[in-house]
Amino acid sequence: MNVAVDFKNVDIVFGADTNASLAMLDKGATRAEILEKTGNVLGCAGANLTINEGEISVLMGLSGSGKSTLLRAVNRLNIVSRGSVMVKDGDKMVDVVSCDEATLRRLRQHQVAMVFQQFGLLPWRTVEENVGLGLELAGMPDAERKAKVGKQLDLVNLTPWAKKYAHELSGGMQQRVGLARAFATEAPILLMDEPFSALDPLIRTKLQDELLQLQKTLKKTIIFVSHDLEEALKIGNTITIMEGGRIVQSGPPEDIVLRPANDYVRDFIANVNPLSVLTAWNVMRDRRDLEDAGEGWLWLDRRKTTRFKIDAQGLVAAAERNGQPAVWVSVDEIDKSADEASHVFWAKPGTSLKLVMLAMHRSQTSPVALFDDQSRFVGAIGIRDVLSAVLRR
Ligand SMILES: Nc1ncnc2c1ncn2[C@@H]1O[C@H](COP(=O)(O)OP(=O)(O)OP(=O)(O)O)[C@@H](O)[C@H]1O
Repeated sequence: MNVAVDFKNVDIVFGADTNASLAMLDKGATRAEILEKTGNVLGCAGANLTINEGEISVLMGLSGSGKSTLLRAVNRLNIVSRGSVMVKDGDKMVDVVSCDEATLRRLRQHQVAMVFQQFGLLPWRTVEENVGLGLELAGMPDAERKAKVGKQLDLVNLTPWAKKYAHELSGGMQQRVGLARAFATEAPILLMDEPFSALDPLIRTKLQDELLQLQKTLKKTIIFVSHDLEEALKIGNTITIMEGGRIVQSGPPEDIVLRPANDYVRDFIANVNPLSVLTAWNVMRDRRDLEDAGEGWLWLDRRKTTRFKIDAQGLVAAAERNGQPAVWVSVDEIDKSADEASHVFWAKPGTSLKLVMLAMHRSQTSPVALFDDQSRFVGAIGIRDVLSAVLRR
């Protein structure tokens, strides 16, 4: 995987004479102490974060935790006091903190585009002129630009509005223009600072879906600031949680939900429904951890109701439930199958936990077996595994 942005030991202090503040920081002073002593605000401290190409990386945290501060360091809208921010520029990495002005200008024009919370549309320009702004600034010829803008407007269903001015559009539409503008630029890296937070929940959900849809084809690297965990879980491949200017946890959404690093993160996830995040893979027991039932058989559950005989290729040769031969049925067939005590449901590891639970419900709490793409048995989920995940114990 290629790295698109790499924050290395980034400290950002706002104010004059940052050296004194940095010296205090090194001695372990808190943000409040630095503010009191020097009048400077510690924006972020000791930030290390690697963002891979093509991923949506969400920065999360309470107000003032430093999310925007870190984001704005990527195109040097914020000056980094110490550390480096490496940004992919063609086939090399450039340190935005120390690069010269010409390089910075080129990066801003061609590598890194920004979408603000306040749409940032120019009122004297039409929708299509707004979408084409970045391309115009980058010097793209007229015909090429018009074609590109047309395509982007189509993608966000705004073609009929192309000739309208910003004030003639609703807030949600304006933000869609903002999205189209950012996606229209050639820039492979997008910075999005709470782009949807001013919108009402329904439109917000729609735009999140639209973003995910656009991302499927365009595969940009997106750094997205949000203070809404539901939003972060929905769109993020990685979530980074910040507290008081520091990164406290970074990882895939299910990691954050299953293994919160501290009470601050735990508070964030307290109201998240784990069923909307977790997959079978997150809660299963690996086949190597299942109890041996002798002669090539493995128990799928601790209660020993269900067992599989696995052949040398890892395929299931026979299945038994409550001492009787059983048939294994895909969870995709769940609606077609009657409640049958002799059924054992199977699923792929990426199946949602919700569907796994439905299968358990249908089969009178029998375990669910997991198979990989080559039909090999990879593990099983018993009722206790589900309860542990849902109760986070
Ligand atoms: N240009 C600036 N000058 C001085 N202080 C700043 C500046 N920008 C941010 N700060 C301070 O840095 C700290 C972190 O702010 P930041 O905007 O990064 O937080 P945030 O997590 O994005 O919060 P929010 O969700 O409210 O936008 C805050 O205490 C803020 O007041």
